[in-house]
Amino acid sequence: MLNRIDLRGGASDPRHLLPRAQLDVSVAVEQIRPLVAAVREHGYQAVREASERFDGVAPEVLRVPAEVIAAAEGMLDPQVRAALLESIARARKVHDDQRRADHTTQVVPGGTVTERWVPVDRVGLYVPGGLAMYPSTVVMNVVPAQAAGVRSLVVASPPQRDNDGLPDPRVLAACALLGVDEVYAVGGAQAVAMLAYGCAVDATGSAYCDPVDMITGPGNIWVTAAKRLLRGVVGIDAEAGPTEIAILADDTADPVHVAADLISQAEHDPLAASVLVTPSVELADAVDRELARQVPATKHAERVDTALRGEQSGVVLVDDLAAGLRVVDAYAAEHLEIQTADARQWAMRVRNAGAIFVGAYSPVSLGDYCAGSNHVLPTGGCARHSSGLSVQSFLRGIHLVEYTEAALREVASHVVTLAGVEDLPAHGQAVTARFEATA
Ligand SMILES: NC(=O)c1ccc[n+]([C@@H]2O[C@H](COP(=O)([O-])OP(=O)(O)OC[C@H]3O[C@@H](n4cnc5c(N)ncnc54)[C@H](O)[C@@H]3O)[C@@H](O)[C@H]2O)c1
Ligand SMILES: N[C@H](CO)Cc1c[nH]c[nH+]1
Ligand SMILES: [Zn+2]
Repeated sequence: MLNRIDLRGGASDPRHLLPRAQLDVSVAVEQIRPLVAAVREHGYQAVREASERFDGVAPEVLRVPAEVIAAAEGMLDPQVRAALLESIARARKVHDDQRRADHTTQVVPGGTVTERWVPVDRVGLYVPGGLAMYPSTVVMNVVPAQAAGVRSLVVASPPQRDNDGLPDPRVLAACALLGVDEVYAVGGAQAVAMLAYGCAVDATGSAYCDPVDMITGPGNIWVTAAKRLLRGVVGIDAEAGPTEIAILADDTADPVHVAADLISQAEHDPLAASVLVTPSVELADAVDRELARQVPATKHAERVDTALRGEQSGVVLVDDLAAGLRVVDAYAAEHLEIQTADARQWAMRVRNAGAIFVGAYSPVSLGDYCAGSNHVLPTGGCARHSSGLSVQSFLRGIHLVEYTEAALREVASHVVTLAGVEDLPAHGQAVTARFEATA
């Protein structure tokens, strides 16, 4: 069922053999440019028009009232509540532990540089809500921001036709459990634009959503395009688009598990990518048989089938695991599972992946909900240069430079020399002026 790419014999460059889905974000950027400009110019009115057009529903009041958020929590199924609380507790444990401390380096006696980690002031967190609903993504956005100490947090999530134009009730309940009270029923590019530029008035004419300093969170191509377009107006995290899973496996892997894991991520989106990299033809055949058995039985069979048959998904046959490692490194998957003998040893050799899931009992869906790790991860090869969402994403390192008179005097001539080299003598003068005798 999966496309097969045979790299055995080591002939081809792995980078050209695993295309991503035909998602041209730069084309989408041009498509949403007028919408983003309209939101900037007309605010509320433009947001509503876009919601009506793309979501089929446009609530009059974009900000979800506090009592609606509280009621959503009140109506939460107890089992879902317990699962969300467990997810929050584990994520907090990991993220709180990862908060960086300020650090001072004494460069010379009397001269220090301190790196102060300062949280971003106001952050907009996008929670998707098109094909699936993501209360777990509320957790994954909010927990690191709170661990970083962000003072003002706002969540935006698409209005749902079947919930009177409000975001999904489980999304609202997750906000309540995390203490987030500023939530907007806005999705897509219009949400990103509204968060970036702010939105002056709503139907009642009252002051409304203040602009944020940074926007994080995953989304479809329109969300990604808007984030790319507005980078600079606001900070953004890595582009987190259609979900990807790559599995590096040998013949010790269980084909039932491998197939289930490939399906689990294909379920997100017809554009999701599911890739198996293996030196074992027997495993590849067995996984194909398993997919033929499991896919028709899965709830979102049509979506999964489209994703698995897409050119972005497939089995890559390699000579050995070392060659497989080169393939997965070139691919830089959002999620990489290692299902081999000595899985940890192979995992430690991986250079490029958003997150790595080691061994038979660490499936990606554990990380999606309850491992404690973050599930907002770089897609489309961005794992070559970017990390997933973390406490660090919400912190800025500000250098504090503190030199005494003696320490400055000691290095003054070097500053003057370098200023001269760059033909910027006033830079040198700003130092020497401090040591020249005044008349
Ligand atoms: N990488 C991660 O961490 C991560 C986590 C969760 C989900 N995801 C991915 O996020 C994506 C979520 O996508 P989704 O569609 O379900 O939800 P979404 O919220 O990202 O997109 C829905 C919005 O898209 C807008 N839209 C729809 N059609 C449009 C069009 N033609 N033009 C302009 N705007 C349009 C609508 O306004 C709607 O509100 C999936 O690809 C999923 O795999 C990634
Ligand atoms: N696998 C998705 C992208 O990392 C995250 C997610 C949320 N819910 C289920 N899965
Ligand atoms: Zn998932």
